[in-house]
This record gives sequence, C-alpha cells and structure tokens, in this order.
Amino acid sequence: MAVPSGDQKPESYYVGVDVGTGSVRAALVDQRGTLVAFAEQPINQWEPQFNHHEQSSEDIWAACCVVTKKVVQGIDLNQIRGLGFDATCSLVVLDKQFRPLPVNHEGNSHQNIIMWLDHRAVSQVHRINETKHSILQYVGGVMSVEMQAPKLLWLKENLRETCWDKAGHFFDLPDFLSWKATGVTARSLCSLVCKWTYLAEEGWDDSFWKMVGLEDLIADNYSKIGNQVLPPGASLGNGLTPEAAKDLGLPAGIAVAASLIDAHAGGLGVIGADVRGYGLACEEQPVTSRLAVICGTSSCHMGISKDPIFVPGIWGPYFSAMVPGFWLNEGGQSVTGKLIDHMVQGHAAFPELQAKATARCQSVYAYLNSHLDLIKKAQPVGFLTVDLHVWPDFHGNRSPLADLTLKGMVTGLKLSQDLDDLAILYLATIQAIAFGTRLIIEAMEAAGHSISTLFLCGGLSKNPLFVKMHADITGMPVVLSQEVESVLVGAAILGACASGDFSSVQLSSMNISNNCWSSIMLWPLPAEYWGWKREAMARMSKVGKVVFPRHEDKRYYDKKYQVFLKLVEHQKEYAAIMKGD
Ligand SMILES: Nc1ncnc2c1ncn2[C@@H]1O[C@H](COP(=O)(O)OP(=O)(O)O)[C@@H](O)[C@H]1O
Ligand SMILES: O=C(CO)[C@H](O)[C@H](O)COP(=O)(O)O
Repeated sequence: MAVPSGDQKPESYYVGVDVGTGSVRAALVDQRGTLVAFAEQPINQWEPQFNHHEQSSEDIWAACCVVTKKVVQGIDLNQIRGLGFDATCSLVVLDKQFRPLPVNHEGNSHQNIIMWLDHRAVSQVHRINETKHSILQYVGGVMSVEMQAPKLLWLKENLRETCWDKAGHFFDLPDFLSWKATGVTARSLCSLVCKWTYLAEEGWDDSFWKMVGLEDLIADNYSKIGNQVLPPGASLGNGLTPEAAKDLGLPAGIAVAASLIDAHAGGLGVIGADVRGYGLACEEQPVTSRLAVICGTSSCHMGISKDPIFVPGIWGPYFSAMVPGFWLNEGGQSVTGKLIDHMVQGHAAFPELQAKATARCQSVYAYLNSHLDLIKKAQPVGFLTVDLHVWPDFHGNRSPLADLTLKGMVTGLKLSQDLDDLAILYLATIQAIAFGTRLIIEAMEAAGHSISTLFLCGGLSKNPLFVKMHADITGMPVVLSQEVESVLVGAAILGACASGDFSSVQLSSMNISNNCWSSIMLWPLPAEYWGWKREAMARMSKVGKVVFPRHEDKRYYDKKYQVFLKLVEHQKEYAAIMKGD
C-alpha cells in the first residue's frame, strides 16, 4: 500500500476505542496519525460497599457502539481498515453462554465487572503474597490487590454459588471487547502478562494457581482465563462479526486487533515519538531513556528495557507487554485524577469555584490555575505551598512502596475555607502526585533504569499546572504529544497493525531517529510484526510541546521532597504506635 504524502487525501482510516475508568472514547485516525473525529460517552460505576467498585460489560459495550457510530459518521465505511481497543484492566465475568454474572452479594448480574481500583480482595492478596511464589518476582515482589488473582479468589470464597460455579469466562476488559467484536476468545499478551501472572515465554505456571487455591482454573487447559494468547495488534479471527458490525456501525470483516490495557496503549501512543530538534537528551539516547506517564483516574509510569530489570515495588518486568521485544516496568499511583477531583470537590469553597468557573465558561481546573497565578504575586506558583504538604496515597500506594494500607495525609491546614485555600490545597495535591512520580523514578533508576525524559498523556496531561509540576519536581523535560488523545492513537495503532497496511511502508518514509530504535534488531518475534508496530508508532506519535523544568526552583522542591518522605515515615510510626500495647 502506498503511503500518501503532501496534501494527498488519506485513503485509509483506523478506529481506536479507549475505555477509561470514567468514560469511553472513540477516534477515527488517518494513516498519518491525525485524529479526524472524536467522541466520548460517560460510563456508570457502582460502589455497593466501600472499596467495592463495579461496572457493567453491557453498559460499556453500548457506550463503545455509541461513540464508534459517531466518529464514522459521514465517512465512506470502505475506507475503514482496522479497529483497536484498549481498556482498563478490570475483571469481566461471564457464564458458559457468555452472559453476565453478578460480582456482588446483591446478585445484580448487570454489575459483572470488578473494576481495577476495587480493593475488596485484601485478605486474599495477603495470602497470595505469603506464598512467596517465584512468580511474584514478575510483579515487583508483591502482588497488588488490583490484579486479577486476588479478585478471582475473592469470587471463589464469597460468591461460590451465584458466580464462581456458574462462570465460564473471566476476561480482562480489553480482551472482553475484542471477543465481543470478533467472537474470538484469545487473550492479549498484554493483559495476561501484566495482570494474570502469565509469562510471555513460559506461559501459565500451574504451581502458582495450585498454591493460591485456584487450581480449578487450570482445568481444560486454562479455558476460563485464556489458552490462546496473541501479541497486541495481531489480527483476530475473521475480523469484525456481522453482529458486532451492526452494533458499531462498521463494515463486517474489517481487521480487529488483539487489545492493550489503556495505560499500555497510551505508552505505545507516545513513547516512540520523533524528538529531533527539541534539544532533548533522549534524542541521542535509546528509547529506554524515556518514561511514558499515562495520567487519568490513576497514573501509570511505563519504562522499557532490553533486559529484564527487577524493581522492588514496581510491576514487571513484563516481556513484550507494551513495546514488542522490550521488557516493561510499570510503576503507578492508584488515584491521581480521582484524588485531585476528590480534594477539589470535597472542599467547602467548591460550589463558589463551580459558579465562578461556569460564569467564565472555564473548567474548574482552568479557573484554579488562573486563580493561583493571581495569588502567587512575584514568586513562582509552586512556592505557595511552603507550609502545606500532602501525601497522596488516599487509596494505598501502588508503587514503589506497594502498600495498600497507606492513607492520605495533609499537614498545614488552617481555619480558612475560601477559594485561595482551595486553590493552594489543589496545588499541593498536584505537587504530591509529582513527588510520587519522582519516588517511582528514583526506585527505577536505583534498579538499573536510566531515564532522562517524561512523555505524558491522559486527561491530566491537559492540565498545564500538572505538567509543569512534573517537570519542576522530577527535574526532567516533559514531552506532550501533538495529539492530546494519545491513548486513543495507541488504540488506533493496534487497528493499523491488525489491518497489515503498514507492512509495506518504505523504511525511508519513517520519521523516527534510528538511534532511538537501535536495539530493535534484537527482537526475537517475527520481523513483520515488529515492522508494523514500529512504523505505526513513529507515524502516529508526534511531539506537540516540550515543557522544561525550572532548575532555579530545584532547592525548594528538594526541601519539599524531604518533607514528603518524612510524611510516610511518620505515618508508619503512627501505625506502629497504635499497634503497640
Ligand atoms: N481539561 C482538563 N483539565 C484538567 N484536568 C482534566 C481535564 N480533563 C480531564 N482532567 C483530569 O483527568 C482525569 C480523567 O482523565 P481521563 O484520562 O479522562 O481518565 P480515565 O481514562 O481514567 O477515564 C480527571 O480526573 C480530571 O482530574
Ligand atoms: O492498572 C492499570 C493499568 O495497568 C489500570 O488500567 C489503570 O490504572 C486505570 O486507568 P485509568 O486511570 O486511565 O482509567
């Protein structure tokens, strides 16, 4: 297939569907990686009990259909060549006839998804970690309550009759979507490796499932959790089924890709960008010097390496789970966007903020950012929090402390409840999240990563204050993509890979620095597959803006970082005091 150049009209389109925590987004993307149409639809979440978070696979599929139909309106459907999905790594439960099963005591089968941020399986994950099974070294040494094994064990122990015994299929949400589109139950290597303890080279480990009390899943060659595993971007079966085509408003038979988890799609969408001409150190360095940070409800810190790197408290190393042929370490913060929303919406001055932002036709965040600019006077905005410090683990620490018992902390509160007070608390929260990123980077570097540049995407990357604080606090430049919906571009890249359109693109037309990908020759997977993905990544991820750190503020942030580290130290001391006699 010839790749159009200059003003020539693109001939092919790809649809990417991104299922985040709060909404489903779809994009129509052309061969140059340009997003031509975008649509978004919120999705329901239920919290039947504290720390139980549920969704509905039927609701989510219906939302996928709404947004997909919207983005292809007015397009000649024959030009659409591929479809890719990404989604949060939530657990979908279906019976043997693929009907939803309840994941709750109420028996409500509409709610058949245990969401990724659900922390109901605390006792189960403790017991799993107590086994000290060797597989745990591939999830940072400690399994997270947010992974699938503890959730499966919870279902077995708590909903035996209504759910466990009737279950025929346990899917990661990205794999549920590709099944729904194609009827193919194959799982993506990405979801199985990152959330289900599958090893890319060795497969399932029977001894793990036996040791944790889930030996029933081994039956029938793991048919309930996946016995056919494909690399993300691989084409599934005969493509889109007639039924799904009707639902989505797309032509039957178009290529559908094996999916990715949302954070991984974001990473794929940004990490391969051509950075030439921006004065960035990573231009002369291998791609392993880049850290993709996908910031939505949560933040995920995706660093890749040629050889496995074991980082205590950081998920992975996962082989080929994001960039084919590379190992992935995935740091994370369980709530970031959700924490900012929680702090802002819970403040006494929130109604006033909302009214003022609405009057100016601004988002509350844009309003708060301009309000901070007003009150900072001559000093840098970050200095407004000299006596206000936040520890951000309101939903436990995912990385690098891997401690789900940690709680949030705020020190420096006053009696004031006005808008200034809200704005400064909002700033301190954003700074705390950026300090959390610094802690993750330090842990990765201590274990052998060498990171020089951050590539941010996700909803929070639309917030200039969030981006600036990440640059200033980590001391690293932050690259933002030209396309703000980079996660969706990642999903569309999958569709492009599945279509095969990129297989005959001339190498000379690639716009990526050779240096960045110099290690790619070592990839052990089929050359064709790597070729598609590398080309697609280079074409579809373009730099939009680079935010450099203000090095003159370093001393201030180093001091605040010292306080940040003291906060968690003190929290642990408080817990020890309260545990003592
Ligand atoms: N325009 C914006 N300005 C500032 N923050 C934003 C903006 N849009 C989204 N956000 C933040 O991003 C978060 C959601 O990001 P998003 O990537 O949409 O989440 P998810 O993929 O988890 O559904 C929200 O919690 C909000 O704090
Ligand atoms: O653990 C994950 C990725 O590995 C979750 O899917 C992710 O953290 C949730 O994504 P988002 O915050 O963008 O909704």
